Amino acid sequence: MSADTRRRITLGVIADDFTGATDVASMLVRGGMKTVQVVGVPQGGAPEADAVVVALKSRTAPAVEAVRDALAALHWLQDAGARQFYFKVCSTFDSTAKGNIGPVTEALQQALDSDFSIACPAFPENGRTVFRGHLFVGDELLSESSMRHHPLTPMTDANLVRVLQAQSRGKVGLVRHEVVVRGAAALRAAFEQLRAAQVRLAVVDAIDNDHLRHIAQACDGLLLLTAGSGVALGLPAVYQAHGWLQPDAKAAELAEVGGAAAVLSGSCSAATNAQVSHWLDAGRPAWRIDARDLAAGAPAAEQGLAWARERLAQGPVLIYATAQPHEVRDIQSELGAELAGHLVEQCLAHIAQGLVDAGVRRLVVAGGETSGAVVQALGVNQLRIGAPIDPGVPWTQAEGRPLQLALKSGNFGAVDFFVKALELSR
Ligand SMILES: Nc1ncnc2c1ncn2[C@@H]1O[C@H](COP(=O)(O)OP(=O)(O)OP(=O)(O)O)[C@@H](O)[C@H]1O
Ligand SMILES: O=C(O)[C@@H](O)C(=O)CO
Repeated sequence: MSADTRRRITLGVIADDFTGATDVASMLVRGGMKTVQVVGVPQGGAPEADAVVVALKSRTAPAVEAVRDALAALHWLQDAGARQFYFKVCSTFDSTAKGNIGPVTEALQQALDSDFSIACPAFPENGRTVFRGHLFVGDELLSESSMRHHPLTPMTDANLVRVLQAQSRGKVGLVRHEVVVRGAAALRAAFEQLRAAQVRLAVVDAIDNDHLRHIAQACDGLLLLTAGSGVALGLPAVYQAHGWLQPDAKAAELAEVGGAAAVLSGSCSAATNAQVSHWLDAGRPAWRIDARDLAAGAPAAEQGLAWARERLAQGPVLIYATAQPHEVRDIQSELGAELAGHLVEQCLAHIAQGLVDAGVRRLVVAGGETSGAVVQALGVNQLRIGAPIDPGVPWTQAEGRPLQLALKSGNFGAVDFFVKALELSR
């Protein structure tokens, strides 16, 4: 079909990691938007979809690289005809000390000639709420949650206005809870006041789904939103009201793939640690990868693969590098955080290739960076989004291949997530 006659996409999303991309895609599919996730900026034209999510691996990248990649994604999404753009960041606002959320948002604003955007990572269904500019994870401030121990992006300040201001050249403001509860019109008035006060980027409070819907409505007319997946909850209704979207009840249907199944875990989050323990406690087959062995040059990937090949016919296996925060700290102080992370990611990515060669067709991957490495190694460049397993984590189908992937954000999923995911896959 020629570019002229092809239906334009409505929403273009740039996600700063792979699991974050599936998370926001899942939210859009839930609202009836046909959504395709592409891995990196595609070479060709846009797929037939209401929304396209470009998954980058830029969360921990230096700002200059993250900006370059985000702008490339933006230009591709503009060519696909997107009417609105969404920079998907983590619901825990994960960012390195130097931070690239501010620089990327400002670069996108500049490219879109947009003088005002919001920043709202809230995802209440997963316990992420923003109140008076402070991010809570469950009952804890971000800075007191397990996120303070994150191996790559330790978050030690819950005040998002302060965090974002430190990364931004323009002025960062706040739209407080008492405005948000009054709805979209009050929010729009607050945006105008902030804009008049030269604020370029406003953190917006949100503690429940109604707030997210108000925010999505208030952002109708803004070209760019910077947010977790939560705000996407309210977007399909806005697009439907414009006549840009006809919700599709079958948006989440995936074909059956069968085959063997496995779980790969490179996340060291509290949630993933609990999920790995749950698997081990049930006596299910599991193989541990040790970053020190990798650094010493041991053939850990081959050993893990040989172990898995013998067991796959009997049922799903888990291969994991997941470790408790104190173990990760020790390894990082010996090897350096970057090298340790890289070695583990490469090892798990290599194992993923071997597992697929050995007949695995349903693969659960825990961790955003880990998922990025695995998806790249598997040469997957497009994913269709299926039904959610737990909030924010859907099964996905690699385009044109009999392979399904569930890419789990480190902190997402109930304690029995791995088992549940495998039970739900076909
Ligand atoms: N035992 C370990 N020691 C040191 N680093 C590890 C170990 N296990 C995993 N890692 C590294 O920790 C990082 C975990 O990041 P990843 O993004 O995969 O998980 P996450 O941060 O929990 O997930 P998300 O980004 O979705 O929140 C990866 O780079 C991984 O290679
Ligand atoms: O928003 C989240 O928490 C997740 O989608 C994510 O980005 C984890 O990598």
